[in-house]
Amino acid sequence: MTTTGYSILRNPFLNKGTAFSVAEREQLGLTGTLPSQVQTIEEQAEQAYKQFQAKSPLLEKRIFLMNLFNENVTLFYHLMDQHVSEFMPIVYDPIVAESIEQYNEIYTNPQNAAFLSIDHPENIESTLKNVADGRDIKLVVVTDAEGILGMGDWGVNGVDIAVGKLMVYTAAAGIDPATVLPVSIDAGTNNKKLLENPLYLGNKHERIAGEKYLEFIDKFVTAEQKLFPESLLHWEDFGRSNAQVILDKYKDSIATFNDDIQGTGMIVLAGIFGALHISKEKLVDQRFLTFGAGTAGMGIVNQIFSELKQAGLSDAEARNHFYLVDKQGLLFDDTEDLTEAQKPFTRSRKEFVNSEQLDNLEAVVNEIHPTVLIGTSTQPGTFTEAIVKSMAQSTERPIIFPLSNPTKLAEATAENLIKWTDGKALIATGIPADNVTYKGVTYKIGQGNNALIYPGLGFGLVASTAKLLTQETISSAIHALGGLVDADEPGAAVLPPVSNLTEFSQKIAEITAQSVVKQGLNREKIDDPKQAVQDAKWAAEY
Ligand SMILES: NC(=O)c1ccc[n+]([C@@H]2O[C@H](COP(=O)([O-])OP(=O)(O)OC[C@H]3O[C@@H](n4cnc5c(N)ncnc54)[C@H](O)[C@@H]3O)[C@@H](O)[C@H]2O)c1
Ligand SMILES: O=C(O)C[C@H](O)C(=O)O
Ligand SMILES: [Mn+2]
Repeated sequence: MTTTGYSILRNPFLNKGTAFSVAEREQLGLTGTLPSQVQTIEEQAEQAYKQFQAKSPLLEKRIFLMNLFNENVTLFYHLMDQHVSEFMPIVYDPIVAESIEQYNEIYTNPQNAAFLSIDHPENIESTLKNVADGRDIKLVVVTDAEGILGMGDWGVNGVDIAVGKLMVYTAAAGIDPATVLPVSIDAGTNNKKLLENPLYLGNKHERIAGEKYLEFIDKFVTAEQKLFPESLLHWEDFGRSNAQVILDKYKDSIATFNDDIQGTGMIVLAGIFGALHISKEKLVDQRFLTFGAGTAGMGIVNQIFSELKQAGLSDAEARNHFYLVDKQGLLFDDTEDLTEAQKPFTRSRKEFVNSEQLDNLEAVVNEIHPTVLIGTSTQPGTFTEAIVKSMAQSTERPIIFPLSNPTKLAEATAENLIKWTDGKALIATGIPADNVTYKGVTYKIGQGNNALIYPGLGFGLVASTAKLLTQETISSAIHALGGLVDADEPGAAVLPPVSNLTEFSQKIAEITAQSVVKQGLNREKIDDPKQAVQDAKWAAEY
């Protein structure tokens, strides 16, 4: 890394722009390369925020922020720190979805990401080295973009989700942005619109699957671990057929997790705990209906299942609490095309006199009277008034989480859920939702998005130099977050607000690090895990 003259101004990790002092300018060969006034970071942030405010629509605001990030990482995070609730939906979900859809049209910069092509496995290692550029990488977010949010296959465009997830890591938990690496695995795409787009920047062929794909993944993991042996590997938005397979292959040998499976399972269980805190009910008394039993849906089911077993239930007793509804309707043991993850949680037709009729959500809700309804189906508007009212008739405080992202795919809006249940529903939504005022009460809506938990979890693992992520650690992080709601306030949210993101991410990181050290899973010697988290924390100051 050259660190003088224009090369320092062009290095976003080192650049301070007009904040370089006169002495620094002399020392670094920058004299005369900048206007003469030396600014503080506060002055720079104020100026940048005014420019940000002048932009519209939100996608333009996002482009402005990305440009700022590409020029001066410290200033970007300093500003984000001041406006975290306002920036989250722009840097991350839902506006990240728009930038992914328009990636080729608005492309200006590779965003420090590594682009790995399935056609060139021989370049994996050199690519990772080129992009790391001598930096000590501690965290990698990788996507192959086969299942971007609920929008399907977006090929190389999906790299923006890896970039966005990493921005949330730093803003929420304080991981040093110079130690992170977004990775796009370009395995081709089955998105016809992209293949026909002359501007498409990725590999212009169909997605490669099967052996060749899994071999490529394996080569990537090997190279990643060789080059960055102390790093955490975070998988994001892989397709339903690969996500669990990949996780199962690596989870017992390296520090890794899948955000859609585990992060989502964690945030949903924390949200359920928050809801039960309010309703004063118990987890073991709930009946769970998961609508959309894919990557996220089954991650959620498995997380709750594990918690029920911890509460003393046998496997069979715990399984009996779940009902999965997917495209085929209620999933039975004789349903066709079941995934491996679904199989242990199917029902028997013998339980019902009308099993043939249970091929749609409404019929299933009317039959089984769920107390918890989770939406990870990608099907907008499917939690209809009739379904929600039916649920509210048989349950005093129905827990209803429409989690599909982005905004246009949500199963219901918070406002409708409050209205249809006369304020009784305990709600979390995938994207941020405004407060709902109904009959004089202002209901705050928790954001049931894995972004509320993965930054603390991941940072805690990095700070404690964890070798592995265990169920024990996952469970302690969930309880840390689930206990943070103020249950007695009327209209209380089931999860803490995003405005407190940095505060509770810190707490989750500490609990995670403590759990790692307690299990002896730290690589380096750590006497005080809380202090280790504190020491690893990066601050957006020059
Ligand atoms: N809020 C969060 O933190 C969070 C986290 C992860 C995923 N999600 C959202 O959940 C959704 C699913 O993501 P995923 O990764 O599990 O995708 P996925 O493709 O693995 O799963 C989607 C499932 O929905 C099923 N489905 C499709 N159409 C259906 C229909 N008409 N009726 C019932 N089921 C149907 C599919 O068969 C599949 O099993 C996405 O919209 C995603 O954005 C939200
Ligand atoms: O990216 C998000 O907003 C959450 C989640 O990981 C998703 O895939 O929807
Ligand atoms: Mn995701």
